[in-house]
Amino acid sequence: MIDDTRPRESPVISTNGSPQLLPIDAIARTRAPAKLNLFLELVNRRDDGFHNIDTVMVPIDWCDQLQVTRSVDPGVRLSLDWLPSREIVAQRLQIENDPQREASMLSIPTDKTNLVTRALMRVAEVFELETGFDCKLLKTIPAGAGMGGASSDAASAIACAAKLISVSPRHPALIEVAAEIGSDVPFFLGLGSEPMSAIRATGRGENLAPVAMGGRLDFVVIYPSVSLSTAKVYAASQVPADPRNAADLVLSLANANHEAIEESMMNRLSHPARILAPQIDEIIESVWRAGCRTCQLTGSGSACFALVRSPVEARRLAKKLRASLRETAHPGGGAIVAATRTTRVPAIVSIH
Ligand SMILES: C[C@@](CO)(OP(=O)(O)O)[C@H](O)COP(=O)(O)OP(=O)(O)OC[C@H]1O[C@@H](n2ccc(N)nc2=O)[C@H](O)[C@@H]1O
Ligand SMILES: Nc1ncnc2c1ncn2[C@@H]1O[C@H](COP(=O)(O)OP(=O)(O)O)[C@@H](O)[C@H]1O
Repeated sequence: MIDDTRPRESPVISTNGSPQLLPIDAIARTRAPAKLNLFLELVNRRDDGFHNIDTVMVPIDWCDQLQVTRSVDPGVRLSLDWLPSREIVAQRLQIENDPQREASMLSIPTDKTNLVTRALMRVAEVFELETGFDCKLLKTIPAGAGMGGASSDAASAIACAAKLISVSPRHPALIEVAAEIGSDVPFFLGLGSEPMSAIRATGRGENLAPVAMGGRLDFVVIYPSVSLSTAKVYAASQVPADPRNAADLVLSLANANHEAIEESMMNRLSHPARILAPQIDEIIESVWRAGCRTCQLTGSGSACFALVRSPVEARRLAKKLRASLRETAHPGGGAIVAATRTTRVPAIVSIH
């Protein structure tokens, strides 16, 4: 139950008590980062059909772009496109000649099933807004990749709305909306004023704890042309008799000890995901052949990532992998390969 002290729209009382309603047509812009799960363990299956998990996630600088404008018209309207273009993304995945696969992988809903729309409708409801929002979403984060694209977009929408109605993004009602929209949405809202570059999440994913980082990490992320259903991967997973603990990884991150990080990374969803999408094994093998020892699934997949030592090594490995994957790719077996680095949550929201 949302407490009844929450501000109403007119006037919206900001956290410091003075009304600071931003004008209609005010625009909030942000870049919604993707995430990688460096550690994901299944603790137990809950009665509500979810799993309690223990996961350590890092945001990476592979971002969707979101713009939210205050509108005098109630409701939420969303337009969406892919960057650099839907055609180019389809060509990179080699699905441009397969309308069915192209639609299933690139057709993202713009109705209330889009998490941006859902999140903003809930914010308008909770704060009893009489106006609405017009949104533009430019996608680069693949869907069904285990990279948190939809969840990050939802958190970014909440952060933009908070700025537009002059409410703290840490307002309890907004944190509650985030947890309701998806298990990973709270992660992208961060922990508070101090931006974080790694967070440990337990429960469904809504209980967050800070993780100290001894420095930025560099990765090569590979998204094969297959998207996986999170529900199907979890349904095919097995809770281990003796779940592992993320403590070793947390310590190695604080010390920036790469060998120890590599030793303590794991993802319990990797096995079921690789059975559902054998392409993942081809990706992991290509990374090994390219001389990189660590390659791990993120979240429920299908994207994998290799941990490397520097941005230079990331760019070099990405180039090598693009070439080798192009050679071995069977028709429709394209992949998107990117050199990325850790970034921070919450993402910065600018007002125009
Ligand atoms: C796997 C993770 C890891 O970070 O992210 P992605 O791979 O999706 O990015 C998350 O746990 C994704 O959590 P969330 O975003 O809530 O998953 P949803 O798509 O809403 O849930 C789809 C289904 O997955 C199962 N599910 C989800 C979360 C969880 N902690 N336990 C579960 O068993 C449930 O059957 C749920 O109905
Ligand atoms: N803003 C959004 N971006 C991408 N997909 C979305 C969005 N909102 C809803 N979806 C739906 O969610 C599905 C999963 O998207 P994904 O980015 O894998 O989410 P997450 O990793 O956050 O669970 C997509 O296939 C799409 O149908």
